[in-house]
Amino acid sequence: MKIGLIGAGAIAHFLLEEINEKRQENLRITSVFVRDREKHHLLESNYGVKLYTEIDAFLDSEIDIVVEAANIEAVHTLLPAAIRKKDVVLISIGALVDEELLAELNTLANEFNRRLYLPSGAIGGLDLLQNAHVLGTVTSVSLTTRKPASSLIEETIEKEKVIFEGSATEAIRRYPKNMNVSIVLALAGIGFDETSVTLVADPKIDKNIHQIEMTGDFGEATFTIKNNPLPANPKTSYLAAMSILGTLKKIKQKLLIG
Ligand SMILES: NC(=O)C1=CN([C@@H]2O[C@H](COP(=O)(O)OP(=O)(O)OC[C@H]3O[C@@H](n4cnc5c(N)ncnc54)[C@H](OP(=O)(O)O)[C@@H]3O)[C@@H](O)[C@H]2O)C=CC1
Ligand SMILES: O=C([O-])CC(=O)C(=O)O
Repeated sequence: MKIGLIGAGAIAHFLLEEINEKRQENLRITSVFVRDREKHHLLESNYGVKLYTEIDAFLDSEIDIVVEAANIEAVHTLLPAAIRKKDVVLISIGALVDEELLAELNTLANEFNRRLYLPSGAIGGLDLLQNAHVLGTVTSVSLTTRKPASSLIEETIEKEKVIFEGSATEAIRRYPKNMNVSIVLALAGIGFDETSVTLVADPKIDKNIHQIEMTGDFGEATFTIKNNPLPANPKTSYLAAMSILGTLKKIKQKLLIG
């Protein structure tokens, strides 16, 4: 499968290293869409990719699938064009809190017979949540995220501090680079306004910790994920990058688990 990558940051570098440098069977990144060719020109010689700054040329290049690893704004501006032409894996899932955009992408995916893949990112338990909510009987979902204080706030603090409490809708609006997980959780479960989020800045941790609690007719479930950060961008967890690779590998699998 030939992959076109949007973005050239921490997650993109992880994918270029794992797929093009270390090799993954049947996967190859061939095209990379960037907004600044000069800044990223070394990618061409380092990873054997071709850089694009024009979205149509990128989408018309010889790729089978697009992987977005940029930001929420890029999803707004680029994804409607992308989904018309290719299947898309999207990691800046926070963009989908915009219900108009979500509906537009859904309509286009149907019209052009494309798929939109949303990896589980830095969390897990989405399979359980979707099954538990298949009859609409999950009654509460909450997420408590703790990140190193230095990756969330400017001030120096001695003790942990709750910096946000509210809905997933508000969480992604206030913390667009840190709360994508709340939106995938809301999409898998009971919705943006009903999914409760607490964000804690903790000066004593070096991991991105997500604790998820759900209740419903199925019973109760609790998940805690203690993520190592990606060194190139400590706001981003290593697992988030790995989840894209996991999604890409599953696309061609005949045995599907979960
Ligand atoms: N769903 C989840 O669980 C998670 C999602 N994420 C999200 O994944 C995304 C990528 O994360 P990460 O790699 O750590 O971020 P980085 O900040 O390291 O990299 C972002 C990259 O996107 C590029 N970019 C931004 N806008 C555009 C655009 N319009 N066109 C092309 N490229 C663009 C930037 O370009 P330039 O180099 O020119 O600045 C940069 O190279 C983020 O939105 C992040 O919030 C992260 C963790 C978990
Ligand atoms: O990587 C993480 O731990 C979570 C994150 O940044 C996000 O969801 O935006």
